[in-house]
Amino acid sequence: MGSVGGRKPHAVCIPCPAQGHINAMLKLANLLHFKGFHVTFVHTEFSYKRVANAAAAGSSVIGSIDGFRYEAIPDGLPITSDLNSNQDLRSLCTSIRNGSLYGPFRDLLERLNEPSSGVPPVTCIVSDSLMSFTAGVAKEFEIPDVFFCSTSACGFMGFYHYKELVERGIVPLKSEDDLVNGYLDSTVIDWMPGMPNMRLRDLPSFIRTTDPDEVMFNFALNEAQASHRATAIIVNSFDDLEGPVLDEMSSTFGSVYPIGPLNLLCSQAFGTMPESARSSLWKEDSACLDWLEGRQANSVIYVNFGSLATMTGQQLTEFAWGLANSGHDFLWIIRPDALVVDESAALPREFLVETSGRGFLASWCPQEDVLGHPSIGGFLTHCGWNSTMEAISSGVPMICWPFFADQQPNCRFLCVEWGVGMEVDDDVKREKVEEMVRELLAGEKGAEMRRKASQWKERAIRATEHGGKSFIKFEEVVKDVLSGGNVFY
Ligand SMILES: O=c1ccn([C@@H]2O[C@H](COP(=O)(O)OP(=O)(O)O[C@H]3O[C@H](CO)[C@@H](O)[C@H](O)[C@H]3O)[C@@H](O)[C@H]2O)c(=O)[nH]1
Repeated sequence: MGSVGGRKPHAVCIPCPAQGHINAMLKLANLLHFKGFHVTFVHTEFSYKRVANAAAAGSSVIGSIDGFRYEAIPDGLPITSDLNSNQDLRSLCTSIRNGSLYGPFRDLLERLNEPSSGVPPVTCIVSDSLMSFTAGVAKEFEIPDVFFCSTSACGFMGFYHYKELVERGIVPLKSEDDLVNGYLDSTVIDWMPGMPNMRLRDLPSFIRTTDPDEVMFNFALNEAQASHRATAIIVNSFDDLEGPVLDEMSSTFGSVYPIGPLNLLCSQAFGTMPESARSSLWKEDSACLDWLEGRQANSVIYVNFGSLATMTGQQLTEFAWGLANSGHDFLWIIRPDALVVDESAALPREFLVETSGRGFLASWCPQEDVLGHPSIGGFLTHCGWNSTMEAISSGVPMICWPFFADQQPNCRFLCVEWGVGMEVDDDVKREKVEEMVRELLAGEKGAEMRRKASQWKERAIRATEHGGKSFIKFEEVVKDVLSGGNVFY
């Protein structure tokens, strides 16, 4: 790779400090490094501390690689935060909206640009689309700021349409009753291009409020609109999967580059996923991979609700007995902190006895390896976008229990548009879980979903291999935008 005036281009990558956002941005940063960029990867102090702890336990890498450095800036969060409660998430969003990160981020760029810093001057910013304040910093330094959308295109456009939903008087909801009286199901939105027949319940969940000042609702509304400030937008999705929504994104924002699935683009570029692209906030338990070795192909249901979803003890119990009664083997990841939000959280002893030998419980796992294991026949998921992309990349069909944010539209598209998902009600019942697990692993519908899932896997591979649409889009965004127009290609 060449250089600008004898110096490497220098990308500063800043994710939103949450697991799902850090993972995807780290893959993108590794790809840019692979392309010859000097990379500075910016954590907030909160996430840096956690990644460093997990790295000490062998679950992440944060050491120094030539031309790839980590930095941390203050995030304004109380030191006790663990970002696993909705309260912490609200504090973080408030802190971002208040501009607390602007000064520290600008100071960092100034420091990096000093001749004594030992690194090339910063030539571009790649920022999470939820960190739009970076556009102001980019303007000060007169460099491009490419936003990275770590959600689906349908999730992103769902947030973008919040503004019009407000203008049309559809949200905020008129009354709390609308949350339970069927209003969310019966209200169909037919004017969102590329997103046919969405019910209100399929839109990103922050509309489920009567309060026009609700923090997450306003944060999502404002950040989505602020994406107009981006020089270009990179999306972790691919054209075959979300073509019509991506077209709409392009006509709304101009330069949009779908380069997903990033996990595949990354592993194809490097031959395998490099250690430097792994970043867990929790310690991974790899023993589950050994356990999977002893199982038959497509025989295990994998259960994982990601890094932020929470549930009540009752919901946990319903899932537990649904899994137990299905009679199938399962690998269930129960996050140690705050997966369960009330006191009655412990799994019943009878459940543990009943499922002994056919259930494996762990607190965090190497998910991409798990999903790629031939024993996994299905995935009970919260529909976080990384999990969705990773499952599609491995051809694994899903049972969907969307929790919040973009997970609702992801679920809708998985179940209705892509044919690889079936949805569990919010009000989860053990009989339904049992029925769905049986159907997915042993029924006709499950077989049909598995067939479709393997077609999506093929398309995802084609998109990211040499000459594929996502591969080409990545080359284009590097050349035309991030390197300032052919400067060093
Ligand atoms: O035991 C585990 C569980 C998860 N993961 C990884 O953690 C990430 C989880 O990301 P995701 O599936 O997207 O879920 P969240 O952590 O909930 O992600 C947040 O960020 C996503 C990207 O913006 C959004 O789509 C979600 O709604 C939002 O909750 C994935 O890469 C997983 O491979 C592991 O490695 N081990």
